[in-house]
Amino acid sequence: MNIPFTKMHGLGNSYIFINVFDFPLQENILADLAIAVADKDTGIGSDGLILIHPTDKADVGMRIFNKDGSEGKNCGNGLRCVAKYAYEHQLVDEKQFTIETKAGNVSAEVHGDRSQVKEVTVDMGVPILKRSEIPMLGVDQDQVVAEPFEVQDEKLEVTTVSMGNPHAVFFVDDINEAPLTTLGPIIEKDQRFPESVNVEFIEQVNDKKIHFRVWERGSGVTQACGTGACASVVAAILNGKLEKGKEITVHLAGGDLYITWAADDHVWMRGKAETTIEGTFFME
Ligand SMILES: N[C@@H](CCC[C@H](N)C(=O)O)C(=O)O
Repeated sequence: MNIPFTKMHGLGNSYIFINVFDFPLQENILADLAIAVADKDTGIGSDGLILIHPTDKADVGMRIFNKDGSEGKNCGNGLRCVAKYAYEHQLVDEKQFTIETKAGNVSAEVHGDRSQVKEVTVDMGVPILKRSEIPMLGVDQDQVVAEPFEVQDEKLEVTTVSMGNPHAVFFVDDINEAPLTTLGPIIEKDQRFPESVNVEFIEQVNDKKIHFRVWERGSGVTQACGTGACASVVAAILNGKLEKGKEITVHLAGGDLYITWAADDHVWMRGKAETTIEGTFFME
């Protein structure tokens, strides 16, 4: 099978995008296809696979598969890329439109013109804070904020936020010392998170900026995570470290994202989306 693809990234968080409007794919090959395209040696190399598909629930639909073939419900960097692709390829008429995800619909606005969208703003919706809806095991609570969390004899504090997908956020004094590759994979699979979890470490720089590193569920270390950046700003506000209603710069390994948790509880994300390769992937 010869599959046309576009490789795009948001701040180095890269995905192989397939336009399912033009090239329908069978459900039973999707997990294997994600693993195959993501492999840097035998495939293309990416953090996963994203399908841009027709839907009657929004202007365009997005499905995201991690590097290990598991399906995520949401992807912030993916949403900005889907918005760029949809507008540049005239899948939508207006600069503002809706995108369906497995976690619900979001609305996006592209900045630029048909020849090149450079930045995208997405209304990422209202974060989910209730413990059972993260989901996290234990006695249910409206919020899990700075809860003692012991792992591998390390005594940490966790704040959990779902942006349609689960995030466990930990504050560190120095981002360069964050236990990303040591504790990241262990926390991801910790039994307290029945659906596994994306793991974020953040260092507060000042009242307008945080440094951020992520170990993503199903993909490991990535350069950036849009939903993770949103979850981290919400977590920092819940911990009284940042103020609601102010735009926060989240400095990720791959660049900056601009996140606001607005007074109406919606989280707004603004940042770049870039196209790097178009080609054909050959799959037996
Ligand atoms: N990189 C993404 C999130 C991708 C899905 C995540 N790994 C999950 O399984 O929930 C982003 O930019 O948000």
